[in-house]
Amino acid sequence: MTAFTVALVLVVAAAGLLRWRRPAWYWMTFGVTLASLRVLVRYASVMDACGLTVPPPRWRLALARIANRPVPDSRPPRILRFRPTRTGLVLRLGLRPGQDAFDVAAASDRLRHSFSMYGVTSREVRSGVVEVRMTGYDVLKRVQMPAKVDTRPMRVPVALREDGSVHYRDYRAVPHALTLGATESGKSVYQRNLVAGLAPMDVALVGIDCKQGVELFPLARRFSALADNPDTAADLLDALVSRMEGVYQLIRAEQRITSAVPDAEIAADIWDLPDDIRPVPVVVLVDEVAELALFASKEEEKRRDRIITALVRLAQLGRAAGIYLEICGQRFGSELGKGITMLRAQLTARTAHRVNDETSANMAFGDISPDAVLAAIQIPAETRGLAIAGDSTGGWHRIRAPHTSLRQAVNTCNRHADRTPALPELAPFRPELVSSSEALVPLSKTAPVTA
Ligand SMILES: Nc1ncnc2c1ncn2[C@@H]1O[C@H](COP(=O)(O)OP(=O)(O)OP(=O)(O)O)[C@@H](O)[C@H]1O
Repeated sequence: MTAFTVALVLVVAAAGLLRWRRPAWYWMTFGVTLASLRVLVRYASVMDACGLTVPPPRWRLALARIANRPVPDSRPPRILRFRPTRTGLVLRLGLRPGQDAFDVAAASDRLRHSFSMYGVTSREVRSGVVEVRMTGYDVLKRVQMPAKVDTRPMRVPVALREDGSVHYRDYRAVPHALTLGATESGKSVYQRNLVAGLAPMDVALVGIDCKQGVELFPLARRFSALADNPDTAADLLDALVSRMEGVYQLIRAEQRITSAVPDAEIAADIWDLPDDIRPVPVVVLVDEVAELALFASKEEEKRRDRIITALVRLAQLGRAAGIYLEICGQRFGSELGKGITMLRAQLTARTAHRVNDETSANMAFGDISPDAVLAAIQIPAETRGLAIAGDSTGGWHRIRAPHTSLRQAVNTCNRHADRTPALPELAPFRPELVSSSEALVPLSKTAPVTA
């Protein structure tokens, strides 16, 4: 190593020590080593200062008294695991008798200051064990997904959480989702990430894009069915309900065979069926859902009722048939008419981008977590794409999807176009692909698209 390299290394390390700037590159080069040392050296004293120690047991005090030794120190939680990561540190702590996970959660802000970290969060792993995640810099400022993510069928790594972990959209664990946000808050980018994540998987994508198709039609090569207006959407949703009924018949037929065999698994959903007969799962993406629920005439009101009834049926029964809903909109409350709150109750995964008022935040989290409502209102307007993701357990996280441009999403969809399954029930809605010279044809029921 030359003298120049040594000098450069020392200057950069000193810059970090003096806290001039601590961006991602600094963290990955020096920050992680310095922070690890800092946490290990200061651990006992910081835990004591943050009120996370317990007095020594009586037998140790008695022993010290008998042996005429100094009184033993209070004990911090045991470090069970210490893991430096790409964005910070992860500690597994074994709690001492009398401590609980809430104590650590309540002290997280004090720990953050004491260890000079950007963020500290904690969660209970199991009884007596707490995981503390520390981040060295603002990981949501410029989102970089880790190169290695835990890939499983129907589980999409869609965003990064503020604690540096990956936020997955797991369709098998949480089948249906609602994504809300004001205009220009980042809903479409989030949805684009979902489509790009689903594209390489064995899944059929169905899109209803009431913004005249501007968001989803460019991705048409990877979509098995698309609708760009409420009339087509109503027919498409009816076709999906028929498909769902067909899949239920298939599951029942399979149950008749296996129920006679004493120890065999009995199919309860498509994932219990043998691979060769399992129908392909379907993800239905609806952009700007309010457009489907608005009406101006009697005719449109009938169409609206048909659409909402089909959506409610899919939300209630679709999971076992492998049909998952991903609904996106600016607002989604009772003001949109009957059936909406019933539908919302079935959409377990909730994501709220920046909203303009508390009522909109309440539409996402009012029925599950008041803290999440507050966090959603506090999202700054300038940080587009920042969102609060929660579920019906009341747990929530601050997340941000990587900035995927429409071009990048189109390229991903085109690359995986050969994976687009042809679903016979949805054949009339399959987008027609035409060359760019023929593209200026008005959008119709089977709209031509280009990408
Ligand atoms: N995760 C992100 N990271 C960085 N920038 C983002 C992110 N998400 C959105 N943006 C920026 O915000 C702009 C608006 O995003 P997007 O089009 O997704 O908003 P929207 O909520 O769908 O708006 P509308 O409802 O008006 O269509 C994008 O052009 C992009 O530049």
